[in-house]
Amino acid sequence: MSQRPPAPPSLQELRKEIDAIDEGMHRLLMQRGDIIDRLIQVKQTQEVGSAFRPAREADMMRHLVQRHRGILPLDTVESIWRVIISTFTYVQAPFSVHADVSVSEPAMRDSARFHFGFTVPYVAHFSAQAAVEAVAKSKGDLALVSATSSRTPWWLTLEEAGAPKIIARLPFVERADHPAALPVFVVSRVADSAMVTEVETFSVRVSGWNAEIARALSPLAEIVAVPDTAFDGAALLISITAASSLDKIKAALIDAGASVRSTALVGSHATRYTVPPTGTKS
Ligand SMILES: C=C(O[C@@H]1C=C(C(=O)O)C=C[C@H]1O)C(=O)O
Repeated sequence: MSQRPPAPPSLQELRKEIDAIDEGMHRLLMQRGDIIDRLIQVKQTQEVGSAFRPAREADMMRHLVQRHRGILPLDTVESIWRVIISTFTYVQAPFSVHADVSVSEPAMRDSARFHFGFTVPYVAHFSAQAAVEAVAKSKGDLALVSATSSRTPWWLTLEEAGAPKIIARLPFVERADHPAALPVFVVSRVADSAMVTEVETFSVRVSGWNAEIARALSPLAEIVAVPDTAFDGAALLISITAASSLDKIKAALIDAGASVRSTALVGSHATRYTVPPTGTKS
């Protein structure tokens, strides 16, 4: 005779298991916090601008996505870890997030809260310039500005040595229906060794800029352009991947009929990492 299947666990037993897991997770988080004092000393957090380490964070977010499985939505896992990482960065060296809300206040606020949580102070500004200026005056604050459009060439102030730079592009993990999908550049001062240089961002001033030239350049690089009425040109913010180079972009600009007046590196960030809807990574 076959044995009777074991009785399913009671609700009480399952809740006990959940309580044990919650306690374990809480204890692990507290243990994670215990490392911070030692980390501050080793990293010399207080000596550079921000404790934010864009290369390390982009890497951690990619590993999280690659490891993830099961019924908990990726959006949830990503947002939990963003809050954990940002809050631990904050407790190493407090900072504020200065967001340019001129693009879309709700979308910008969602991005700030999703990526930096609620413990890190959020300060709204009505222009990218104002957000970047607030960061320039601070030691380690962060600015969030649109990565795809602008009314002003806010990146010109990043050209100076010692000025803050573009250090990341959010979201770290792109996908259709991302809950905080707004493409955003993070601007801050961080240690040179913490920068990730897969995509370099250049401030390029050109004369002779027009829609045709913009079209000719668009397959080669991502460009934010602001017309510069002073000399019939434009201030460009150009993101260049390893597949291309500033020389190639300059040659293409000249071929298309523009002349390049100046170029300056204004930051860099990790390669855009996309998770297609099927769940396979690219
Ligand atoms: C802990 C560090 O500092 C920050 C916080 C991190 C975290 O909590 O995991 C990761 C990267 C940094 O932005 C670190 O540099 O490793």
